[in-house]
Amino acid sequence: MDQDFDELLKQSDDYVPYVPIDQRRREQAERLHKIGRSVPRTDASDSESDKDDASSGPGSPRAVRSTVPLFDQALELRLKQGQDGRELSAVDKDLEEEAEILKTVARRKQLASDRELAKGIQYTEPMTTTWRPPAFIRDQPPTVADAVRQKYHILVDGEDIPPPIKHFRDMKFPQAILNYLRNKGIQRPSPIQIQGLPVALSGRDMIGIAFTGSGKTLAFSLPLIMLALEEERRLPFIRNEGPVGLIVCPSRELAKQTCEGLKEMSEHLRQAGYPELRTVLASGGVNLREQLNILAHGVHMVVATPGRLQAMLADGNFNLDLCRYFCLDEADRMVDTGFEEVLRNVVSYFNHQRQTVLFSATMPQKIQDFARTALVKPVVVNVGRAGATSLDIVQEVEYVKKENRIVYLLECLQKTPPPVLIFAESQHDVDDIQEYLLLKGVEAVATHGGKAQEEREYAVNSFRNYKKDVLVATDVASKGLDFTGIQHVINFDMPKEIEDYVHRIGRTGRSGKTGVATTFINMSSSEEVLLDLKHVLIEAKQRVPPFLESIYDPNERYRDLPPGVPSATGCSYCGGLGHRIIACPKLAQERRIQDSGMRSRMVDGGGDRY
Ligand SMILES: Nc1ncnc2c1ncn2[C@@H]1O[C@H](COP(=O)(O)OP(=O)(O)OP(=O)(O)O)[C@@H](O)[C@H]1O
Repeated sequence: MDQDFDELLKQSDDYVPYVPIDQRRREQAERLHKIGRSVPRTDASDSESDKDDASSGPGSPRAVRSTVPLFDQALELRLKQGQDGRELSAVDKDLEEEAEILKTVARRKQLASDRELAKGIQYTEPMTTTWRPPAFIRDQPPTVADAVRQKYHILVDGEDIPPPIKHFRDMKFPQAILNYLRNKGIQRPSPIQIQGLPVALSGRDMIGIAFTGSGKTLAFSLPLIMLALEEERRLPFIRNEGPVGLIVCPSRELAKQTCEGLKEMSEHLRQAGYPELRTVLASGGVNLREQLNILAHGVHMVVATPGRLQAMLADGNFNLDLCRYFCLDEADRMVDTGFEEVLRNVVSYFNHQRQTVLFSATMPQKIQDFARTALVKPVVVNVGRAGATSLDIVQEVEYVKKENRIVYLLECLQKTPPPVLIFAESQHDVDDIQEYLLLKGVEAVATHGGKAQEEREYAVNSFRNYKKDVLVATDVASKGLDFTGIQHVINFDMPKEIEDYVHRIGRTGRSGKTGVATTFINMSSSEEVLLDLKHVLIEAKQRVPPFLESIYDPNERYRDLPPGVPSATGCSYCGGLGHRIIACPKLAQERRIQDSGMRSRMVDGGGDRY
């Protein structure tokens, strides 16, 4: 399948004249101008330049600059000299320009409660819990903690970071929880759990970043179970009280999976004589009456998707008066799909401080900026680069012409035994692929946001229980869903953003097992995302096919920057390795979504619903 990129380009029926990347960048930069235009000015230098601009005549360059603050600043940066009088190098200027763009975008989005902002409430000290690391660990010199982190490739950032703990029993979980873990075949904590659990159990706000399939769910579920247990034992929850903790997930399927994990743990505790802990699933497609019934008895934990959560809070089905633990799983995905506004609204239902934890495999700087106002002295726990793929996945990328893909799928399915997961961008393609596979006698099911809830559940459950060999899905199934033993993930198309690629292929190669991922690319994939892909493959020491190798990388000059420079590794906005923020497809896409008003439609339940 490997051929030279130029040759393939000429052969392709979808051939369109080549537009040089510099020209495309310029066009993209123009689109980004528009984003800058809608950003309110806040700082003094902005108002100064307003004054200057007012004195310029219409049509002069200064008049143009007055309506385009972002690039006005960027232009000035380009022209100005360094503060010490030295001429800034081209790379220095670009970095300053990028920092300005990022700052401007970050100002637009912050996870902050309007009520708290309005009242000027700012929490300065982290929450505390009664949990403490065992004395023998507390007494160890910091060099021991550093050595553990080094051994497990754990990077941390923040103040007074709790020490990593290498065994579940030293984390003081009840025996019933240790038994639950053992029954699941979980013997020792994974790196994100070694450091993430002590941080979250201590009550600290946290940002947890680790590979797909590395056990993040337990890292935020176990601390919630412990908190709920403690609160229930202190004072039992009665009618309409609770929850004490809230987990928000980007999809119904993921919310259900997380909720079931919490329920299983609660059941183990109950059977061992601990009090009952109740969990409600507040997501679309769930029987509301049943959930209201549980809520009426008092509830300890709620797992929710953003839309349904907002509606239930607005309807007063429950409140967050007692809620002390707020977790955003796959936080960046929720922001990407337009739920910032909903999340901001949810935060405004808290009327006191809470512990906030964010987890994902991809956590670009923009999400950390989004959450910063809501976090108090957060600890960042990072296992591997955010956005890097799991090293347990063999990644294969093949050039397949658009019209040949569906037939080639059959051949590709022979690579491994089932279960196999196939991803496609559009609901229409998902339906076509399923139909074709069924015709060919393959036991395939399909799920996407356009299907009825029962169909979605049937597809996911029958695939999970090995009754069906192949699941065909849109990205709705790519985030966080944990299917055991997936052998092969096939990307029928390359997603528009590299983060989606990371999440999609991350359905295989989970919890230490290996897997294969095959991705079809063709001329309809953008050059930016192909460059991102190329660098992801290089980073994971995978084979780079010649047609990817041959794509010119205009960002080569940044690669020699010292490791400490944040943008040395690519786009400071989305984390992609193959482009800079100025050419970020995600930023451009967000602009398009804003323009088309798609966000409101998604929140209302349209599109690939969550
Ligand atoms: N310490 C552990 N040892 C072995 N297996 C584990 C451990 N922790 C979790 N697992 C198992 O690993 C699988 C993947 O875990 P999980 O779904 O939490 O991954 P994740 O990091 O959240 O992935 P994603 O980024 O895709 O959401 C699950 O089946 C889980 O039961």
